[in-house]
Amino acid sequence: MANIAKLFTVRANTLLQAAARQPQVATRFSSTANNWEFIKTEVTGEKNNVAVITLNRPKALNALCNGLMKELSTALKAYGKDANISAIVLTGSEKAFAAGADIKEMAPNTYSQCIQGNFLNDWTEVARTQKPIIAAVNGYALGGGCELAMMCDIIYAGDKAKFGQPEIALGTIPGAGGTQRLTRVVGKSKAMEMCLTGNMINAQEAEKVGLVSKVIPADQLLGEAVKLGEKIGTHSNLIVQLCKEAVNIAYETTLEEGLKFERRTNHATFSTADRKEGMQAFVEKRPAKFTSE
Ligand SMILES: CCCCCCC/C=C/C(=O)SCCNC(=O)CCNC(=O)[C@H](O)C(C)(C)COP(=O)(O)OP(=O)(O)OC[C@H]1O[C@@H](n2cnc3c(N)ncnc32)[C@H](O)[C@@H]1OP(=O)(O)O
Repeated sequence: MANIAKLFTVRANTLLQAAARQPQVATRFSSTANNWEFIKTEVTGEKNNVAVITLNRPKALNALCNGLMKELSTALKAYGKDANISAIVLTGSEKAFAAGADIKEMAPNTYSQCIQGNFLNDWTEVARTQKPIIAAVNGYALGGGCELAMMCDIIYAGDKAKFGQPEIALGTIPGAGGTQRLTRVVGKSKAMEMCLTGNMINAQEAEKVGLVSKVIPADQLLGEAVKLGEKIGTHSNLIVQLCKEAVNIAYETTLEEGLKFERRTNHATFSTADRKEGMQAFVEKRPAKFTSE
């Protein structure tokens, strides 16, 4: 166990050093500056520190095709490196966050193509992003759409949102977390019910079972998600990144190891200027000025 604690300390310190090395100015993406085909991007918020990525394939209810997933990964990587961005909001249209993987595109796939091409392996950039990602879900979040939302850190739902894993009706099973992340979040019985029947649950039920953290009138959803991003952005980007990693570890390890990781990461924050500044600002009764150092 001592070795695990040591490993965690090294990982936390490496993370701190890597974050400190991030460039202060990186490419900024806006909806007009880029020639996206399947998404839109913009930077918003009072401090211009919240990125909004909108899935934009309305005719197919934002079905996730290869082209869309490539653009999404590119935008996420760019915002991930942009030191001015504190949080990312991922959203869709009023009718659909995403109605799943593109059935028409994947229908011809064969078993050997899936195995040899490692189908879906490149589709998980959302889960690898170190910055907080908020899913703002209106309308359908089905199959890969529900899985995409679950890869985000926080899900806000519009009051007409619907979540489901309907793959079973297509003769397949979820492939990007529908049997795993969903089960960890809502428990075995509800996950089994959703995956084995393909039935959808509405926003209110999704909140009740802990899949979403808040239900908001559809027309206010994006604004509230951006506000949440702005609130997160008032804190140190560096410490937010560490905190996100610590929460995520809870899904991947035992309680004992998770608690050790948390303790060591907490200790690591004491080597940062932002921890010093945060506590000093409290003592001096003034707002903290974080520098992510
Ligand atoms: C982030 C990682 C993701 C990894 C993915 C891992 C594996 C995932 C597998 C899947 O997701 S399988 C797909 C699961 N989803 C579904 O089964 C839902 C399919 N869609 C529907 O059931 C319905 O469209 C709806 C959502 C209930 C809406 O019904 P409505 O009658 O309102 O609209 P439609 O006329 O059906 O649709 C409009 C238009 O959109 C096309 N479309 C909808 N969903 C998809 C889809 N998943 N793939 C491709 N195209 C889709 C639909 O075909 C219509 O277009 P046209 O045919 O009229 O051109």
